[in-house]
Amino acid sequence: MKYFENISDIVVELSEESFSSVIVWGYPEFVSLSLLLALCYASPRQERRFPDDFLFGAATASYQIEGGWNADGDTYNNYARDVEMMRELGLDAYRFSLSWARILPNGLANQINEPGVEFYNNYINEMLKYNITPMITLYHWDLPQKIQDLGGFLSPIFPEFFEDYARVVFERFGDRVKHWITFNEPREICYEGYGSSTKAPILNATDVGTYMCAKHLVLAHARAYHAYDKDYRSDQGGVCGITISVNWFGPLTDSEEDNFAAEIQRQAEWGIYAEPIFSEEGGFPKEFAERVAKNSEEQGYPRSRMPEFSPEEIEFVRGSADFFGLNHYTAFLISAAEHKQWYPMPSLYTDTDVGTYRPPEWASAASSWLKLAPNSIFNALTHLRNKYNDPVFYITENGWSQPPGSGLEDDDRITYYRAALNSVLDSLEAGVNLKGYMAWSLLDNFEWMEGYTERFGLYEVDFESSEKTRTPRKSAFIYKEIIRSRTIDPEYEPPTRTMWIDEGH
Ligand SMILES: C[C@H]1O[C@@H](Oc2ccc([N+](=O)[O-])cc2)[C@H](O)[C@@H](O)[C@H]1O
Repeated sequence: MKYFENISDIVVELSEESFSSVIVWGYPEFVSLSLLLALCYASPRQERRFPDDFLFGAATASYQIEGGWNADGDTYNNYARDVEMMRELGLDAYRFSLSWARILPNGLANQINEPGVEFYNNYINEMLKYNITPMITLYHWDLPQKIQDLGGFLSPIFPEFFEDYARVVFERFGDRVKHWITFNEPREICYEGYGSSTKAPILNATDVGTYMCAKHLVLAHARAYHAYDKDYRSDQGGVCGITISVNWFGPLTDSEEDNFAAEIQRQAEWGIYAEPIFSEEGGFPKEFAERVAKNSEEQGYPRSRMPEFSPEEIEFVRGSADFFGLNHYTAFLISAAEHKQWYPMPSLYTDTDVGTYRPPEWASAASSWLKLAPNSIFNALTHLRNKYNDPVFYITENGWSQPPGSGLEDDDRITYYRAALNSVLDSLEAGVNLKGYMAWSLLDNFEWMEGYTERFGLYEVDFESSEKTRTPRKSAFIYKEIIRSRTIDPEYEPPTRTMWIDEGH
């Protein structure tokens, strides 16, 4: 038995749990309230639902799934089966990337590879035939060799090359494709490619490489965005954004020092890409830029290792996105003094100079960096919403890895997806303008430096078989049911492991 002094307390209690009896003392509303309570008690607790127009999808990237690098080769030969899998799952949307070099073999827009264009046309048309919304990433880490030879992301001319490529793509596919993402994960392109040497082009320039790349990448994004806005949007009616990897970085303790350390880490990890585009002021994030400038001076550099944007560049980049795409996987707790690691000096992480920590109770995936952190999607999204004035968001990647040979009973992955999607529901209930969620990944694929040793697929791929056979894991059945019902039933068990295509898809 529970006693309440205020009616508002009862409303709060009602929204939080169903309960068997309430007694209100001294209120004339007692009779109507009793009726309301009887109704609530008679019906089961209101389920939390995803909106009907929320886009549920899955994501992949060209280099990780296509094969056929020298052909006119894998998904390249199997795209109809991949679309069939999207239909089996009942996906609303599918995020995939284009191979720049398959469309422009030497990277420049003077020579178009028509069979490559035709492949993507067929792929897009097959999705549209079944009402699956294509969401296309222009660049997901596969740079044409010639563009790299010309300096890659360190060249100030890079933004022009990227705009030329983007125009070809808008021209050829924009009549049917309405969701464009310029770049996948600037941090991984710039820090891992030009800082830590853990991704192509493995260029060791730890002191300045990341920051130079960041500036050129952001300018290239803005050029593509403005090209779309000015010359294609009125006819094609689509939207253009960017996908930034946003893990959550919260303070290890409530101290002012740890809170400031977490803010510096957020600015270094994703602020240097998000702030120029989404903030009101534009340019690189102030506190981190000041820190890099101070460190540079102390290290004897004649100017800051982080370049500046001119006032014209700031204006050009500011506001250049219709939505904020975020790839979200995990979280880290940040300390001003504890848990510090060694990094080459000078580099982005000697500039942040913070410690990172994850409690041992956070479950671990096959990927060393991936742990299940509580409610990290909610933390990241509500923070970004407040910081950047309520933009439209899409979660463009989120998923869990297992080692090869783990089989089809992927209960860890199911736990991860249910936790993530509950955090999505928390975010929606808090009013975050989140329009969709793309699971990473539709199928097992080539995981960059880790090759085939980490498996992220809702579908298992038998890489030994000549057909590269795809088989749905248990998580595929769970995801299918979430999409169908628009709810998360923590008890749901698929009655069979036979995949089927629902009528109308
Ligand atoms: C598994 C997918 O990972 C994406 O990239 C990263 C890289 C680093 C982190 N991190 O938290 O440190 C998260 C995701 C990538 O976009 C995709 O292609 C997959 O490889």
